[in-house]
Amino acid sequence: MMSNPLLDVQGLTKSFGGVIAVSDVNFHLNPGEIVAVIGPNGAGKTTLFNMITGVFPPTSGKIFFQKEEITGKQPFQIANAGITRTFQNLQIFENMTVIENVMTGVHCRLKTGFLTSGFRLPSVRKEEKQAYEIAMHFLEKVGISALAHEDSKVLPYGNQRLLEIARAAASSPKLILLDEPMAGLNPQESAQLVQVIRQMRMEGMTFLFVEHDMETVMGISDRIVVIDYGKKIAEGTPAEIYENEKVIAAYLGTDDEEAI
Ligand SMILES: Nc1ncnc2c1ncn2[C@@H]1O[C@H](COP(=O)(O)OP(=O)(O)OP(=O)(O)O)[C@@H](O)[C@H]1O
Repeated sequence: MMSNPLLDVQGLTKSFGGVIAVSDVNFHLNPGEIVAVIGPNGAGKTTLFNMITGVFPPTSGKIFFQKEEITGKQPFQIANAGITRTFQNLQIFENMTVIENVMTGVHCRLKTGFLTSGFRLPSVRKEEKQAYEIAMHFLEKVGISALAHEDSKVLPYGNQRLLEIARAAASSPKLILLDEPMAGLNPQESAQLVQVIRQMRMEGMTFLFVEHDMETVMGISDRIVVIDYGKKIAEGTPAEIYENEKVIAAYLGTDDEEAI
């Protein structure tokens, strides 16, 4: 292991009553890496994400982010520490325009709170302008700045996904977790999203993502962590995982249509 991982997950376990959804999982992320978590349906991938982002605490195990323990912290504390995520089901604010959605992400990192912003002080107006510019910058990055003033609910699905990623990136995180980012996208939209992720990584972002689309996983990941029945069964480069017998058996052993 590198001496200073960005994220370090140690012995992570979660049981729901009798079901052990995640069992003694260890892995780490180095700064600037793109790492995929794969596994058959129900393997425990979303549960892993939920523990890392504080949706619920692990039953046992520890999570360190930039050497600081974040195990069991609340979602807002984890977001403040620099981890943000997108969801399997899009979670955009439909009653807002595209740029307003991204500005909510920017506000997470600017100083002014909602209370002070109610007074419309000059400093607040300045900050609003700054937030607008930052939001526009991220919309440009994902390629949908021309739609900035559209109602977000009228955007095609693929653009809504790009919007969600722009909003996540606008909060200036150090790590973005993407839960099935390619789900529902056509090949052209997937290719655009892959480009966006690569570009953001070149600018220093780190990504952990869950994905069923193996072409994307193999094409974009530096490393892959494979989970089956809650346990990590393999970890390695795409080439190593592609040939790993345990992985092949895990996928062939299911009736998952999306198997490799
Ligand atoms: N809140 C919960 N209460 C009870 N059981 C749960 C809960 N969340 C997940 N599980 C169970 O934990 C196991 C792992 O589920 P999880 O959603 O993490 O899998 P997954 O790998 O993300 O699956 P998919 O690829 O289908 O999204 C499953 O057996 C699931 O039924």
